[in-house]
Amino acid sequence: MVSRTPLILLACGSFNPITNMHMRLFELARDHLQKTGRYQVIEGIMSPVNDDYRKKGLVSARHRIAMAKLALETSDWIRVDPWESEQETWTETVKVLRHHYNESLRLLQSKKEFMKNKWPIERSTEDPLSYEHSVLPELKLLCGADFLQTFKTPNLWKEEHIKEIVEKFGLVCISRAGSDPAQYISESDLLTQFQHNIFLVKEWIQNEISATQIRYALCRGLSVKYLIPDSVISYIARHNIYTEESERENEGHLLQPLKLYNTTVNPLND
Ligand SMILES: Nc1ncnc2c1ncn2[C@@H]1O[C@H](COP(=O)(O)OP(=O)(O)OP(=O)(O)O)[C@@H](O)[C@H]1O
Ligand SMILES: NC(=O)c1ccc[n+]([C@@H]2O[C@H](COP(=O)(O)O)[C@@H](O)[C@H]2O)c1
Ligand SMILES: [Zn+2]
Repeated sequence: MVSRTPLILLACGSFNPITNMHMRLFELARDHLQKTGRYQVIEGIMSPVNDDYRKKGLVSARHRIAMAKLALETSDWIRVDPWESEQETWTETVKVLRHHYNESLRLLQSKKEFMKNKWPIERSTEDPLSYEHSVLPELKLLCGADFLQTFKTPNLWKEEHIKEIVEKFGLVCISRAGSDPAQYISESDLLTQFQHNIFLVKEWIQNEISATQIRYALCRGLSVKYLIPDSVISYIARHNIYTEESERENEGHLLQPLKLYNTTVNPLND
């Protein structure tokens, strides 16, 4: 039997606030990848963006992380990771991928050490307890089709970063109304070159929840029940998070990548 490659899915975004659809992205992606017979999805990681990203209406990462943690309490395979939000400044997505990939290798190594110490006798490669010859995990970026579309926005992404994402890691892209990822890929030489590493997943039930629409509804006092988890609704009410004032956060500011890449001297290396 051919062994499946362990796969970790990483979703980067604002999650302002987390919605049921953000969690559905992971479920849809896992079903799709497992069905290929090539992968064993072992973990899902949600990485809320740093406050320094400067998106309009972005509330503090402290709240966005707390809400995501509450929402994911019922998942046994998806977790929130605060690393990106705890950095001094906004981190380019490829660097977030590199960080989590290195972390997964470190974890695998320490598991190997642990097994070696516990069972020092030589184990055969067939042995499920043998970590010695275990397959290296892969890490793929999970996103919605609108995210893929942002690759063509001038000064938002570095070409070499897009290349590293699709060549080294891979993308899992969930359909979203208003975006046509297949056409978008066919229009890009780079994405076409690496399309074997881009998995397009069709959502089988239309679920057009948008975090922006959730925030607008909350500001207008409308119900968002059954669109985001009850625990998140209670958290938002308790901390009075989304208000007309919070919507004005970062108003008039340029998104951090646009600001950084727009200068003639690029302050970010790699
Ligand atoms: N309804 C949806 N269908 C497919 N992908 C989605 C959907 N909602 C969010 N995503 C994806 O989730 C990731 C995080 O998105 P984000 O935090 O921007 O949420 P959002 O609902 O798009 O919020 P906003 O409306 O503020 O842009 C992105 O990759 C985005 O494409
Ligand atoms: N150059 C880059 O690495 C780059 C550019 C724009 C957005 N992003 C990321 O994409 C995500 C976009 O999130 P939103 O869809 O909520 O704006 C964020 O995680 C952000 O950090 C990365
Ligand atoms: Zn979005």
